[in-house]
Amino acid sequence: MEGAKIGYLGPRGSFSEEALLSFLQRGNGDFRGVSAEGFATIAQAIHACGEKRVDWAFVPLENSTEGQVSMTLDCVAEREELLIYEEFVHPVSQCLLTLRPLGFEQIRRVYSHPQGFGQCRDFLETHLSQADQTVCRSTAEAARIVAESDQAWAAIAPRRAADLYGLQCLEQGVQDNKDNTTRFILVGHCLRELSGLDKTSLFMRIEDSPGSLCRMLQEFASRGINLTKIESRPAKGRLGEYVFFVDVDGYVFAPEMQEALWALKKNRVAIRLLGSYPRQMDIDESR
Ligand SMILES: O=C(O)C(=O)C[C@]1(C(=O)O)C=C[C@@H](O)C=C1
Repeated sequence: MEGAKIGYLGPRGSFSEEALLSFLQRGNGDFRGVSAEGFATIAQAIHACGEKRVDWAFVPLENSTEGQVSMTLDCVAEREELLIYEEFVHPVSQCLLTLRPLGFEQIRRVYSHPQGFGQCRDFLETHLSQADQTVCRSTAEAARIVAESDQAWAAIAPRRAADLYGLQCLEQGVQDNKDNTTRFILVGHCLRELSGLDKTSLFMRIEDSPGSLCRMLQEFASRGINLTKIESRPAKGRLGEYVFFVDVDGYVFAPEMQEALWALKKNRVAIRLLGSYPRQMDIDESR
């Protein structure tokens, strides 16, 4: 992978960068010698990968408190040439950062990414209900804005952003759920080979008819294939039409998986493979 480039949501100091550095350090020998490029939005990072301006995109997919990152789901589904190659679960500790020491009651405005606000909802309601909230494209952008002003403003962002932008950390771990974690995915242009402990991610569009979702799930259940996630998103057509993001245990070319996928296709379910890759939980347990 020498010379390969990975796109992520920047600028430097974002959770995406923190998670990417940790992913690269964890002995993913495959990725030795790669460089990273920060993009202003998740969509830009994914489209840059689709257009081969970077080789990979490392993007957040879901958070244990706030749920799905819809920009990632939508863009990955849209770019048919991209496949998920790996997943990475990263702990997320949100911090309240300011330029100079302030009491909570002095803070007039808080900047963060929508995920940052969502993950700290109770903390903000309890301690900073007087402050306005301004949404930014990343928590690191929020930290940068606060660092460039002498107003009584704060950012909800990673500790690393305080060090990079010269901010004080008024309080660490301000997220409502102490076990707050975000699942990131690395997307690229190739299908991962079988590891033996795999999961498969699928994007599906089913008919709007009684029992169609139930029949779709039954094709997996009847073959002993474990469903680990199902997420719906609007189909972006008429109100009430949905598409589904489904994760199941097993590799895409396993015989029972192929049988299930053929049965679904016969039943007019439109399916796109989003990737087949090692399950991180199993990798962690086997270390
Ligand atoms: O804003 C950032 O720092 C990001 O990297 C984005 C993001 C996300 O979209 O989920 C990543 C991890 C955390 O859950 C909070 C924000």
